[in-house]
Amino acid sequence: MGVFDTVVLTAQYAVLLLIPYLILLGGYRVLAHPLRHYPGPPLARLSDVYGAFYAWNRNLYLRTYADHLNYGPVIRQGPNKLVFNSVAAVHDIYANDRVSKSLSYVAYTVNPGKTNVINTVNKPVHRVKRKLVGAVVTERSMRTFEPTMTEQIDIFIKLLLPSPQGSSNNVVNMSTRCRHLGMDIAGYLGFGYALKLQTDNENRFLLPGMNGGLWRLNIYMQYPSLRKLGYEIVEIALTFIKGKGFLSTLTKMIQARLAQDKDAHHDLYAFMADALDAPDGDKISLSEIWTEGISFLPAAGDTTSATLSALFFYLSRNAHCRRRLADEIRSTFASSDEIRGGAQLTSCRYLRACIDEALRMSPPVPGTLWRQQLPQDGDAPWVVDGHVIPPGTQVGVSHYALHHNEEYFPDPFSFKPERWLPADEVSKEPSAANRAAFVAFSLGARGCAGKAMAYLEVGLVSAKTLWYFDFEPASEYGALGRDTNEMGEFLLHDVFTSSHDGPYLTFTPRGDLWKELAGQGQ
Ligand code: HEM
Repeated sequence: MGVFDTVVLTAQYAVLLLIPYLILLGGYRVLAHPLRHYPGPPLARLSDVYGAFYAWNRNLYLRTYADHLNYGPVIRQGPNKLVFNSVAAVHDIYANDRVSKSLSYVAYTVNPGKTNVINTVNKPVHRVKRKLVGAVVTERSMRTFEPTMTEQIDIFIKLLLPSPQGSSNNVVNMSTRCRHLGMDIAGYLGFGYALKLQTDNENRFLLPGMNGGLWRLNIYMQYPSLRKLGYEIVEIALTFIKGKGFLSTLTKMIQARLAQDKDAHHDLYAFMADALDAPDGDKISLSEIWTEGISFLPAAGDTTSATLSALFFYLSRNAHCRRRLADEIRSTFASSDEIRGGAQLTSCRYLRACIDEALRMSPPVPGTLWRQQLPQDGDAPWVVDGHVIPPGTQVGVSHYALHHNEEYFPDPFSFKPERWLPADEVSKEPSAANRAAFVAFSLGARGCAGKAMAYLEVGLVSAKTLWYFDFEPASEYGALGRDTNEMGEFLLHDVFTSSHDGPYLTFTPRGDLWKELAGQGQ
């Protein structure tokens, strides 16, 4: 028998064995599995292909919202996956020391041998990484970094000035502008590196590259077995050879930084460099700094730009909110120079309410963050909102679905910043029920490390924009443009974080204030 015949025969036997195996496995998952009584889409009960398919389509979060409407507050969204839609579940899952990130995060790594602060499952290893990365985004560190951030924001504002020629060139795609700004700031904070996406074409290729990588990793996260196909190795090798990928740019950034003194910049590298020579236990390697950079740039750049784009979208569609916010900014500050981090900015309560409402409707991390009880978490039963979770089950709450749960947020598809303001003058805080159901930054030991930075950046950009400009939707894109989902919200494409397009806006300078901008260099 020739080689070809042997291969064909082996394949035939493999298929013959595979078919009964799949039938048995499917039968077990539907009829005998511990989660068999939970409702959910039929395909999801059989296979993680369900989650992978919608992750491929970048709309898994919208599917999860629809699944809750169809099947109720607790759904089986994979053979071993449950999604909850309640505040009680948020508490039991994310504010719980006896739970870990699920093993699906292992698939959320460029190189499974090297993990970073976001995808590390092991708790002691995570604590070391969180201490290092967390140090660069504390409020104190932000005060030192703020002048660099402000320089980039001033460039952003100046670029909004309409060109003297008029014409449709003056229609601004805010997603593009906000992503350039977000990544420029992240480049400086990560590695003191001037990516210059706002003003220069040279490095802009890295945005689609980064987005494609996040999309692929998100699919693997829903269906880790897909990763075993090893397709990404070929792609990573090709981008390195072409020298134009996100990863090769990251390498260039780190090499440039290594050539400088450790304290040349106030950046992530400066905080991590000491750990290169630290005693065992706290010591890290250079490749770990590289691995940290892979997640740091999108974590810091992509999320803030999604928030800003969504905020501009909702303000452009809600003229009364835009006017009220403009009044607040223009009456709080006496000049643009006064717009900086601190008590005055924090006193802008309507600004904070608008930001939180944009984050509620369009959370930049819109999907379900999977958690799991691992052997090292102990063997006491894990109870989530009254349900005892069988070992091996991945559990989570979908940010988007919870933020649109009418029990917590009545009229969830309407932009209502007022829901974040105190109900009366005596109470200074918005309703506790709203706060408890607000999970845009997640919570607990694995909650967002960069929350203070996010509010500072988004607050400064929106306040400065409204200081200098009035804006409205560009008429040719209509009130419901290509940036809108079927519920009339800003459309996010879920890649774990999110990609987006629009809103398309036109800007009118306020009085003569723009002359200050025209005088500034870039
Ligand atoms: C509005 C903007 C932002 C949102 C909505 C957001 C949201 C989140 C969420 C939901 C997580 C949890 C991810 C998970 O459990 O897998 C997270 C983690 C994280 N975020 Fe943010 N983020 C934002 C901005 C930032 C910024 C500006 C930074 C700055 C570097 C940052 C750094 C991180 C880090 C380091 C983690 C990992 C925390 C850990 O596991 O210890 N984020 N973020």
